[in-house]
Amino acid sequence: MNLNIKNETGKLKSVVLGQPKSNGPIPTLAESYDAKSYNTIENDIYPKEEDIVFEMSEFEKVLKKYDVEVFRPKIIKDYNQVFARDVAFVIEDKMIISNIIPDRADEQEAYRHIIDKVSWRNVVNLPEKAHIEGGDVIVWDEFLFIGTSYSPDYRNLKTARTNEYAIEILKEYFPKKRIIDLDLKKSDTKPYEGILHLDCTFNPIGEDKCVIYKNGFVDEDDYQLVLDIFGEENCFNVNDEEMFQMFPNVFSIAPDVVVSDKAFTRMNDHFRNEWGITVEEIPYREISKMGGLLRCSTLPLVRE
Ligand SMILES: NC(=[NH2+])NCCC[C@H](N)C(=O)O
Repeated sequence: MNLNIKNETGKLKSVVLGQPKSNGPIPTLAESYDAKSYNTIENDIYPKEEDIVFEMSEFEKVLKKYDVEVFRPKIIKDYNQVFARDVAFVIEDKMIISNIIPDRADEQEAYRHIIDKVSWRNVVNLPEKAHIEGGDVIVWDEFLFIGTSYSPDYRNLKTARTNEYAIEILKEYFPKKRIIDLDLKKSDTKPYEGILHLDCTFNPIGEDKCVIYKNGFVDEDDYQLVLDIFGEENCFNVNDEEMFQMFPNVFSIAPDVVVSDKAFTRMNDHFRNEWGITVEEIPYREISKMGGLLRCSTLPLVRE
């Protein structure tokens, strides 16, 4: 397979969609590794397997409708495999194998049959101390946006998944890209006070637009930089509650087609009426309770 990912919105040809089956028992608070799941467990509203199976099958239907080739990871018994995004990621023709949080490390083996389709020359393994997950990596033509945490508490935070060392290595692999590192607020237990991955606070849409949540960034300058790159009029700002609902984490199938949650009325209307985008609405409320949404559920392999 010839990988090709130059941006977030080019016409999608092939993708990996995560796997909702055999999701395992409800995690304990101590077992949770993101603030949204922590909150869901605490409030006794962790999703049921049948509901997340239904939501992902709705997502798959939309992908098939647009003739996208869909790969799935093999099922690991009692293991959460919904969020394909973080396990590996594609930049241009390279597949970078993430050094994911240890709690999720077993997920990678389930992708072996997919990774094996890529020539070994294009598969990049990183040194052990370079931490990175695909949710923190946003490819946007000459730009590579990377979410990270420069918090002195990095080592103790389960929600800090990408470090400076990994960013330095990506600079060497992609010397022509303008790498923009963005310091994200972190909290392992309070979903309104931290951002798990960059794609929970910022996501490009269409040819030149984006969705963004200002308070996700430690430095207002980082937010301002993104605004300068896209142009203020091209940025759809979401509020605290909308960030919590995961508005930024929608998924583009083409520059003019976005898959979104049907609950995101204010944003979906804006996409349609102001930006002329077709919005494929699906139910995804239950999956949102586990700390990710539509972008997180996918790992794009080829875009036109
Ligand atoms: N790209 C993303 N935002 N992925 C969301 C992953 C959520 C998952 N519960 C985790 O903590 O790893």
